[in-house]
Amino acid sequence: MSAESAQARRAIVFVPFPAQGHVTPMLHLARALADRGGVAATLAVPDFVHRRMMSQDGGDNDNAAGRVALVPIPSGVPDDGGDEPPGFASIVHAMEHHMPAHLEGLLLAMARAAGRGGAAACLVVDVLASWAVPVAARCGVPAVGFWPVMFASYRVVAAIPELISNGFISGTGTPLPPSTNKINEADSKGRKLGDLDILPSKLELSTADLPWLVGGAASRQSRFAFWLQTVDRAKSLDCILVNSFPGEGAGDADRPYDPPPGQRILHVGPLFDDDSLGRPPCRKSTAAAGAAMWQADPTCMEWLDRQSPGSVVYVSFGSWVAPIGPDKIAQFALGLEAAGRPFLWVLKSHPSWRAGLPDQFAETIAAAGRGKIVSWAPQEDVLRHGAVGCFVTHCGTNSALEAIRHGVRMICYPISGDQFINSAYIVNMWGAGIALASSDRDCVKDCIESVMEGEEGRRLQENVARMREMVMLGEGRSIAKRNLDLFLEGIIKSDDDAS
Ligand SMILES: O=c1ccn([C@@H]2O[C@H](COP(=O)(O)OP(=O)(O)O[C@H]3O[C@H](CO)[C@@H](O)[C@H](O)[C@H]3O)[C@@H](O)[C@H]2O)c(=O)[nH]1
Repeated sequence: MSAESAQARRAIVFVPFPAQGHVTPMLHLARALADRGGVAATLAVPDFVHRRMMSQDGGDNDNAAGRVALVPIPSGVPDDGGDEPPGFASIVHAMEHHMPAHLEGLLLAMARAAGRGGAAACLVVDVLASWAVPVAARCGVPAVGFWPVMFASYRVVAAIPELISNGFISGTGTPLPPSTNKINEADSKGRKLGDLDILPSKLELSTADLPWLVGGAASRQSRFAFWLQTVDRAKSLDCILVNSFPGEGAGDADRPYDPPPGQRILHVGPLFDDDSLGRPPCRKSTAAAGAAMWQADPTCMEWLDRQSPGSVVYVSFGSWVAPIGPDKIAQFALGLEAAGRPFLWVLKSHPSWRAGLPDQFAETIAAAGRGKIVSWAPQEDVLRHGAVGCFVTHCGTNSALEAIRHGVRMICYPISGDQFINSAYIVNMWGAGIALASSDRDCVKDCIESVMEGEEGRRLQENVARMREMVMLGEGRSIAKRNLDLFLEGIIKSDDDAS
């Protein structure tokens, strides 16, 4: 049997964490593998994600996932399909208590169909959806991890035991003050992670930037417990595919990572919906390529067409952060207006997001042709448009990588989770953006001015171009391609061994 026809029998099921920033890269991975080796790829998503994806694509399953079958897993999570996605707590509850039996049902049904070539050869599990790892074990299906964000974040959560034993955090994840009396400026923000040699000290990250420090004490503790469980389950994985590139641009400053014995870390990113991994481009624009959970405003592109090259400030805080509050929104609005440049601002239409906007702000700036506020934009199309001059971003991984892909310099305003780590890479390691120290009107205005004009702006533009070259065109691509091949070869071998 030829390698091609042998590969055609391999069914791989992909299980993402149910949030936009996770479903998108997992779908890109599924497509990359489906197109490469004739793999039969199935994306198993909770029912509420399935409904959202289908409703953005006219209900055509083939179109929705584009060469990847999309299967709904009952979740029991109520969802009105509106601006606000279901919250973290209800998602975690569904993942631990509701979805496992249904995924097990799917895998067993596939095994029963094995005679027709349907048994799953592998389950690719988002490491944050680690609930699926024991399901795979129960069904006798090999599980492989997928880490959708910067590997640096993985290193931080994998180092939780080290952070505890060195007195950086308590047993419940709370940052601890230094044991000496030498309180310096960095210590007042938290202890420096660089001191533990977890990440390069050039990043200037501290314990205040740890990814589970989201919301109040109860939320922080439950997120920390979630991470502990995640890290524990990840230990059993033989292989983790990482949606990032080796070294993450840290060069010599990057300390090599020692995985647990027997575990392989394969960098396969950044994954995009294009042909840069040797596959045909999706027939639709990326905005409609099937992963979106919200309808993109169709008027963004024609508005951009009317703007001068490089003049527009694009602002978006992604899909998975809480409203930043009326005071900050008010200041942002004033700062954007004061900067005197056209801006396109993605701001969910839910009142909790827009509270704080000055009266008639959206209408006034639109009428004057100075700006546009939409609740969801076709972001990749926006970033590749020549009118965009900079991106004010919350530093979600996908947004950061998309900005690099399209060569757009950034103004970094991290809000929660891994975004502080991403921001540190963008600003301190890659020099592809600057940090917005606060949302105050003058700070926003000054930052936009320094990025859009003068020496600083030119420096950022050059650095983004250098990163783009390295990540999108250089050695990073060939490593990603090679690692995808290695991964597929491993699946084929273990499937052959098992049969
Ligand atoms: O108007 C918009 C806004 C966003 N996007 C897309 O939505 C995705 C957003 O992803 P990301 O930038 O990663 O932000 P979040 O959705 O907020 O992502 C969550 O998940 C990411 C992956 O785990 C983390 O890095 C982030 O911190 C976390 O907030 C990107 O592909 C964008 O292109 C649109 O298409 N239109």
